[in-house]
Amino acid sequence: MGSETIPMLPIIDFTNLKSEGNINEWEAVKSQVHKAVVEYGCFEAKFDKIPLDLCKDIFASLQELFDLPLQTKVLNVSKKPYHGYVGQYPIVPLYESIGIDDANVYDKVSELDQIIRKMILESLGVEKYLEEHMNSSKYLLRVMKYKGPQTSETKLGLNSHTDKNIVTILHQNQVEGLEVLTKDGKWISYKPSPNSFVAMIGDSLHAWSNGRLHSPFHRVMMSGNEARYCIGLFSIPKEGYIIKAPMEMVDEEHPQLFKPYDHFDFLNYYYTKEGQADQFALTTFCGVN
Ligand SMILES: O=C(O)CCC(=O)C(=O)O
Ligand SMILES: [Fe+2]
Repeated sequence: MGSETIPMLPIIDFTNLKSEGNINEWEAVKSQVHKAVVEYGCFEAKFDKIPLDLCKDIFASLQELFDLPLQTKVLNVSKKPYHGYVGQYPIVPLYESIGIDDANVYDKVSELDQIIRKMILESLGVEKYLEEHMNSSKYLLRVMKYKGPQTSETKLGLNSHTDKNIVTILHQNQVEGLEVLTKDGKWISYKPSPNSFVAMIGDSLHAWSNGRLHSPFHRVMMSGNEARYCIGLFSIPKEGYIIKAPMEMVDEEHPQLFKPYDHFDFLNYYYTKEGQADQFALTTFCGVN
């Protein structure tokens, strides 16, 4: 019997990154980020700038929010898909989420998003596009609840998908459930801790990097009685911005994978019946063949 190692997400420590003044630390963390987003498209970030008491308060308020009557929660509507209340889906009955558009997001979480994206662009050698990249994006904050299935079986909390946005940062309570698929087809279970965040590459950064960065499939599997609460900060391309891999990302070894596209046009396809059933929706929508 061989001792199979349990696959784990890379863990990257951002807590010693006091300022960019410390070049060595910045470079060291940057190279770990690069390796992680190329290999896994995802990593666990240790980040201690958010006081633990605040997190506790936030999760307590989330519980109150989701405890509101359904007819109150559905009042949070939005014309954009996935920006309002989402829930009561027969295939994922444990799942509910509420989107908060243009959220006045907690500065420290968006700071983490910006550090990660700056490191990514630098490590790809395309930092000259940093301003354009940052200015062409906005944030969506989405809060999620997954009920415990209350049985001994494990149940699907959220079906396997890739994120469609730029970078997703997730923070959750102590209840496990998130799983990320490796390139060689193994599911990694994420073990949460109070000062850990999950950072994940979405399809639009996969496309912008011309496939150099991986956008991983992930899902939520629930067991037990306790509810899982999760907060996601999604950086998203602005409407009207055309996502196109810079010329530095395209060469003989890396032929262009996707035609230039608008993220919201893509979402219009993704949220059709065909799009929802399509594991490789971006390739179908704008892949170069
Ligand atoms: O609840 C989670 O940890 C994952 C949520 C997720 O994948 C999503 O909202 O796109
Ligand atoms: Fe996701």
